[in-house]
Amino acid sequence: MFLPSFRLDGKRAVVTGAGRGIGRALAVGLAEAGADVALIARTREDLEETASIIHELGSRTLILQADVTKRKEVQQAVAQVQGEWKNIDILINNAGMNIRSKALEVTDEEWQTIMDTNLKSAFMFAQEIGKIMKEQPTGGRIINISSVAGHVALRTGVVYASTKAAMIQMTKVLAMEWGQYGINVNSIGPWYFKTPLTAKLLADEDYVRDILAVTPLKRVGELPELVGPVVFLSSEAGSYVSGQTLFVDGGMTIHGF
Ligand SMILES: NC(=O)C1=CN([C@@H]2O[C@H](COP(=O)(O)OP(=O)(O)OC[C@H]3O[C@@H](n4cnc5c(N)ncnc54)[C@H](OP(=O)(O)O)[C@@H]3O)[C@@H](O)[C@H]2O)C=CC1
Ligand SMILES: C[C@H](O)[C@@H]1OC(=O)[C@H](O)[C@@H]1O
Repeated sequence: MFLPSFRLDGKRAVVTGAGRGIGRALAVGLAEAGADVALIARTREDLEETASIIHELGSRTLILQADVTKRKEVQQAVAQVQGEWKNIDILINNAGMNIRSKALEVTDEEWQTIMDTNLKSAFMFAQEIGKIMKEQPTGGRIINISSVAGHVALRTGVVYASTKAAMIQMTKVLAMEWGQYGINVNSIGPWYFKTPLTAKLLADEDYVRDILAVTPLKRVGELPELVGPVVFLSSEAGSYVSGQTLFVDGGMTIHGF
């Protein structure tokens, strides 16, 4: 038998930024694969909507309204999940945001907000949940949602790109340090997917024409096309992959000329 399982039955996952967009898609997709999912964001109504979709699939959820930039709230959320579920098998560091200022206009506040939301939050969750996974005989899986912006230059902001590049490097170092505990750490690097974060940009025909000009598959991604790679990296099928970044980008990052 050579085909490993892609199922996640009996697994407990934590997804940050699960209230909408990519985080909601990933949370629902993990549940479709059999996982129970703890949902984290600041907007309770969004989380409740994600939870109701997951309940229809027969999976359980925990709703944790938290600001991922605050260590205390990260600790409280993780403690609540551990208290309810004991094991945490999968962490998806998805929460993120962008302020698309040109480099000369970036303010200290913008820098801090983007850095804290995209990078520091992922590290804090990795630390708090890595401590738990380290003690589990089954270790765990950590998946950081980076971006093509962490690998190639984009016009969507230097600070955002810096956070996404840092996530890719953080992935490698955590994979190196925590492999001995059976913890796989990987990243996903999406190109454009239609979400509240990108909806305005993707409504601009000229902008979409520019995107497709550098995208070999000549289209933006559909959210299920991100769920597949994440379920793969979370499941038995991905058990020997660690420290890697999988660009889910329609081929964009190979672009040369
Ligand atoms: N969409 C795209 O094309 C791409 C997206 N990405 C990355 O994917 C991830 C998700 O993006 P996307 O779904 O488009 O974004 P959205 O803005 O649609 O969703 C972001 C999610 O993160 C949550 N979030 C933001 N700030 C905080 C905070 N301080 N504390 C807790 N939760 C927070 C939001 O909930 P709330 O506001 O209620 O807290 C929301 O649930 C991001 O890391 C982004 O960089 C990468 C490449 C492309
Ligand atoms: C592809 C990028 O991650 C994405 O594109 C945007 O406009 C967002 O602000 C992100 O930078």
